[in-house]
Amino acid sequence: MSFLLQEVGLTHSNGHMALAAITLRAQQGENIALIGPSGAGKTTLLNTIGTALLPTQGVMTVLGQQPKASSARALRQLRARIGTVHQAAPIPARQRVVTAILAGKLGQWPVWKSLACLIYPQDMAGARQVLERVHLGEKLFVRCDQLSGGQLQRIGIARVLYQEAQLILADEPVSALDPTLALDTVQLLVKEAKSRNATLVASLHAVDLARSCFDRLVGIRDGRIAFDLPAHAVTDAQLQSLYAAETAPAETVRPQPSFLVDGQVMPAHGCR
Ligand SMILES: Nc1ncnc2c1ncn2[C@@H]1O[C@H](COP(=O)(O)OP(=O)(O)OP(=O)(O)O)[C@@H](O)[C@H]1O
Repeated sequence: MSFLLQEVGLTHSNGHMALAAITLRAQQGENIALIGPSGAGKTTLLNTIGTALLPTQGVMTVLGQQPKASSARALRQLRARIGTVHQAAPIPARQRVVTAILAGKLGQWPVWKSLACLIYPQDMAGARQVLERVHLGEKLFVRCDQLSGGQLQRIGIARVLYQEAQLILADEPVSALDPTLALDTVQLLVKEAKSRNATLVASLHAVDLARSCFDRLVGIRDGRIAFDLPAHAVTDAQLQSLYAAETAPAETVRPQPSFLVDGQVMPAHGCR
C-alpha cells in the first residue's frame, strides 16, 4: 500500500475545515487524478498526503509511516521519498536550472554531497537527461528568473523525475502549459510513475485530460470525496454534479471529441 487516509480531517489555523472525513487508499503504483471545483480541497489533500500539513482528525499512513507519530528525522526521510510538483515551483529566482533540478535529491544525498553541489553541480549528466525529457535540454545553465511560467513548471517536473520518488504528488502540474505540452507532460508523468511502480496523484482542472490519462478519478467537493471511481466509470452526470456551482463554462466537463486545457480546446488525441 502507498498511502491510507482514514476519516482524515484538516482544519486550518483560522478554523476553516478544508477536509472532512476523507477515507482514501492507494496501492503502490496506482495513478489517480483529483478533480473538483476551485477551493474544493485538492491542494490541501495533496499537502496532507505529502506531510506538509498534518491531519487534525483521523489517521494517515504514508509509505508505511504515520507522519503524526514520526520523529523529525523519520519525517525528513519519509519526505525524501515523496516528490511534489507545486502549482508554482518554489525555485529561487537566481538559481541555475541545473541546481534546481539536482535539489530533487538533496534529501537523499549525504550532507557532504549536498554542500558540494552548492559549489559545483554533482550530476550534470543526470540533470541534462531529465531536462531533455521535458524538452528543455538547452536550458541547463540558464537562471530560473529567465524562464517563462510554463518552463518553470516543467523544471519542477524535471526535478521530481530526477528525484525518483516512490510517491509523486502533482498539484495542477500543467496549468501553465499549452494544450499540446500539457498532454505530453501528463503522459510523461504517468509513464514515469508506471515505469518505476511509483504512485502518482495529480490534481487537474482539465477534466478530460484526467479522464483520458489516469486510471482512477477522485472527485472532491467541499472538502469531501464526492466519488472515487475507475476513470472509465465516471459519468458526465457525476461531473456536472461535481462542478454544479461552478461558473466555468459547461465545456469544461464536455467529453470527447474535444477537450479543454485551461480554457483552450484541443483535439481528442489523449492518452487512450
Ligand atoms: N492556509 C490556509 N488557511 C485557511 N484556509 C485555507 C488555507 N489554505 C486553503 N484554505 C482554504 O481551504 C479550502 C481548500 O483550498 P484548496 O487550496 O485545498 O482548494 P483547491 O481545490 O486546491 O482549489 P484550486 O483548484 O482553486 O487550487 C479553500 O476554501 C481555501 O480558501
